[in-house]
Amino acid sequence: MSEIKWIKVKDFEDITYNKCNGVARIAFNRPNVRNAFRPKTTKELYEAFYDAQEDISIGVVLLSAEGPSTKDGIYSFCSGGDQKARGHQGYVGEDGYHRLNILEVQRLIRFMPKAVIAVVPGWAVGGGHSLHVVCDLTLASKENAIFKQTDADVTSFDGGYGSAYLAKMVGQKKAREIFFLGRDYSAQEAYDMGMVNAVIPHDELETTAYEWAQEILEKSPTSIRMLKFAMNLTDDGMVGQQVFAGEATRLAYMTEEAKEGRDAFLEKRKPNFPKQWIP
Ligand SMILES: CC(C)(COP(=O)(O)OP(=O)(O)OC[C@H]1O[C@@H](n2cnc3c(N)ncnc32)[C@H](O)[C@@H]1OP(=O)(O)O)[C@@H](O)C(=O)NCCC(=O)NCCSC(=O)c1cc(O)c2ccccc2c1O
Repeated sequence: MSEIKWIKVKDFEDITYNKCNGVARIAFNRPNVRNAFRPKTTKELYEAFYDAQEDISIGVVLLSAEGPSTKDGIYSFCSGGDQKARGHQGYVGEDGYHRLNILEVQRLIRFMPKAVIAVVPGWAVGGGHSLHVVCDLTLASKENAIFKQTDADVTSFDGGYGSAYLAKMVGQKKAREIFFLGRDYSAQEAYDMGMVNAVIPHDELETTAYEWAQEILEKSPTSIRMLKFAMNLTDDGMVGQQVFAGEATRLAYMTEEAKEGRDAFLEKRKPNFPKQWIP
């Protein structure tokens, strides 16, 4: 395996953002509040994910977290929305507007044509739990990962991927247990339920995530994007169909037929499509 030499992309306040050999690593960096996200965090996450999506040298994105907390040494992935940034009408940004935009981050993860791996070193709670659910794969620290849904403790409810898609993953009864009771689940329990791909010794978590990314990078980029969108399609309704069809259109544009259609229009003549009605 190639050596990991992360190169910093940009200085952010609430996250870190690095790249190395086709892999982007975006990590929460508020470990003393269990990596809770505030509007600034979601804005930075969106910018980093968008950059990773647009960078053609990047094939896999790791969503991870810095840590542990300097206060008590505890690791976390993300504890969801920062309750201190929550005003009477919702989460308040530095500009005074109520916004959180975490759902836009979720959609970017879901619709980007690259694999996104959640790397969970500790607590994955509330909106942080939902983020791991929406990622394509999840790797969890054997010793420190704890999965927990606290939405119903703080009058929040992720009614999209965080709950309904989770139910597709672990089954309706388990998903309702996770949300209605808000219990703690270990990495092994999460694995047994089907919402974690592998339980990894804590010290090996980051290198294992990088190795998984390198394995994916050996595959056909077109296959990965089409497979991701095919698997998304049935749960994403018309938008899923739109995203998948957009990729089919991209492939169709590469054919001789498409070239003839374009040229005929530009040359103001009837198109003479190759008469091959392939079975
Ligand atoms: C995560 C915990 C279970 C960890 O418990 P532990 O006992 O280990 O740690 P402490 O509780 O002592 O926390 C240490 C330190 O961190 C601060 N902190 C932790 N989480 C948050 C947080 N979410 N916001 C703000 N601050 C946090 C805590 O106050 C301590 O600070 P000190 O100054 O005292 O040292 C436990 O911390 C916990 O339960 N945390 C809260 C989890 C939570 O309720 N999250 C919000 C759920 S709602 C949500 O995330 C959400 C947001 C959205 O924007 C949505 C949008 C659309 C749909 C759904 C959304 C959604 O669900």
